[in-house]
Amino acid sequence: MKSEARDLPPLIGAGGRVKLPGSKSISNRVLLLAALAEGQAEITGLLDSDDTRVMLAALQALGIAVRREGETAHVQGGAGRFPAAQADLFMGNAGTAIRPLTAALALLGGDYALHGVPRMHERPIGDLVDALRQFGCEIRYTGQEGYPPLHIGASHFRLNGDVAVRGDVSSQFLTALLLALPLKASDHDIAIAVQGELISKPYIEITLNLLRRFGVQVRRTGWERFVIPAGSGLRSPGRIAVEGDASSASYFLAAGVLGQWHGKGAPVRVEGVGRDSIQGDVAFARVLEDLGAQVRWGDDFIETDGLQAGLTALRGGDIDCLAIPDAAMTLAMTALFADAPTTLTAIGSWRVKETDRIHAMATELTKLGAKVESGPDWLRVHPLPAVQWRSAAIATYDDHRMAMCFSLASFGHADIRILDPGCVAKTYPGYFDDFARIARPVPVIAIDGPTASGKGSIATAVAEALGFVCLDSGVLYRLTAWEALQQGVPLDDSDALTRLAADLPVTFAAGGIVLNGHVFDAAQLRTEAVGQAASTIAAIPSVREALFALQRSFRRAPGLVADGRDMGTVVFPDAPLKVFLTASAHSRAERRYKQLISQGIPAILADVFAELELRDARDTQRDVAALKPAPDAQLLDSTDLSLEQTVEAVLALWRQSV
Ligand SMILES: O=C(O)C1=C[C@@H](OP(=O)(O)O)[C@@H](O)[C@H](O)C1
Ligand SMILES: C=C(OP(=O)(O)O)C(=O)O
Repeated sequence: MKSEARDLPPLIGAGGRVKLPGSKSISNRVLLLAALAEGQAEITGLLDSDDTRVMLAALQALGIAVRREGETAHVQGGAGRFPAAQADLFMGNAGTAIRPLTAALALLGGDYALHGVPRMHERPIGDLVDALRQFGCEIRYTGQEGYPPLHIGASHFRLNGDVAVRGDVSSQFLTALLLALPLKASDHDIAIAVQGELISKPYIEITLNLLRRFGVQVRRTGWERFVIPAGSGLRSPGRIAVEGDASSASYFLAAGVLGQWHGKGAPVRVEGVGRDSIQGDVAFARVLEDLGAQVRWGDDFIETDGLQAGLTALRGGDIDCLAIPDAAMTLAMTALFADAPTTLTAIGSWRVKETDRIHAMATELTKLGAKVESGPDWLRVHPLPAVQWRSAAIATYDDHRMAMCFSLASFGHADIRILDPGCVAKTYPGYFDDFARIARPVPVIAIDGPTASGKGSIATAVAEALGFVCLDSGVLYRLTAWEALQQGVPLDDSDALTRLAADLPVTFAAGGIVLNGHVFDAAQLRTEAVGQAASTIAAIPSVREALFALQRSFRRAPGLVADGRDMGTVVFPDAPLKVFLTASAHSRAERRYKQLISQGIPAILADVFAELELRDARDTQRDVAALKPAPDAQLLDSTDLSLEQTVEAVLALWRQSV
């Protein structure tokens, strides 16, 4: 099921610390090794996400005793066998679960079915199956040849010289063999010959490193030949700690650089990986450094802090990504902010991951307005100038990294909606909460209040004092009404009115309102007819909905003051300051009366008062967007305050809130 879309506020900076969740690659390897080993293991810092859950559930289904308490798991190793000879195993979309488990189950033999989500059934596994068949393993494709689902039968293990495995589609095939073959190496060396150029080599280093901790010393000749020595057996090291996830770190490290774009950045530090990490994706931080980022390395942290002295943008250029296939996706995002095109090469494996990532990246970056070129195994992203950014709803293709990468687009100059953000659960269920903690959104001061409370003049004066953009949201309703009257759209045709509101060709320039490309005389909006029509259409939920995006598009650096009736409650619920401006009905009637008279419009105070009370009742009692203060709004009663005093009071609240 798809999760509800997430609108990201535009950002003026980033800063803070993130404790990274455990590494997916280490978590799943350690779980399997501990399950196959002799002895008990206590694993700390384990990742809790879809990918590790499918691994844990599979091990339990295979009869392994695993007890999990938060980030710690206790595993009672099966000493080279799985108690359950038969199982039906759901592997989700976890490459690090299905590939190594296939190897272990096939070498041990039994009656096992392995399957996953539909995309898993499109991700190749043929090279691994071909290698395992050389050992006499019985593996059958129960769907499409070369892909899961699989059925594993008896093992007729035999050794006949080096076993060959292809290394140029996924390194996980070699990892799978390396993790599982110690089960069969008690009497003889087992040698694996890699065919084709091995990709994603640092993941093999993770595998070899963890095997060492479980007592297996693999010998290798370059990246072509690996030997598991006779007498190898897996023994639990007892306690084993999982590092933070270096691929997950890449989004925050990029944020620590991009956050400086609007001058409001502070360092962003990720905790859980550092200079001694065993994960190849920490090289992402070195690539950022080469591109001009300021990076600091600690034993257990990495920190980025904008650009190196003298630079005004990241550099572009060609980047070979063979060693960092996952973090490379993050470079496609930082490339939007570079000073020259960035070409990512050696990323052919992107085509067979959670989605065709080259296609997905190119498609979604293009939605933002970027120029992107791509080939079978490369992607070129051109810098995106501020004025060319387009707001977009980003599709995520059930790919956690697409969702996490595009959160960085909120450093751009557009409104970003992430569709199905829940797909981050594959490796980082809490991602958007952590991202929100380091993100510094463009600030909004929301000023809501009843009619004639003076919110318009106060918002304008506050915006001027702070140098912020100002949005009078009421004008948008009146403009929609004015257009409807001009075009003769009936006021009860909510579909037509909604379309009109959604496509309202309006911009606000320094000189005032620009409608259909022409400066608009705001006096035309103050007529009785427009006022009545605006009140009618403002009660139509779909019209209000259609104007949301337009209202939100005013949120631009360095900040926004928005006045209206639902600014704090509906349109900008995350505004750091919400003011609900009131004044007694008498004083508001008096102000409105004086305003009318000064504009030469004849008026009677008693009538103005009566009309205002009626309007208050309508506004507070209506079903749609009833006027009410947000629970976290500051109430400001301006009955006894002058305009200047009220403005000063709002500014004082603002100073307290930042
Ligand atoms: O072994 C691993 O833990 C992984 C290897 C890489 O896959 P490929 O070898 O298929 O590139 C990487 O993309 C994946 O996220 C995790
Ligand atoms: C390719 C990835 O996952 P998997 O482990 O399923 O291959 C990834 O996490 O980017």
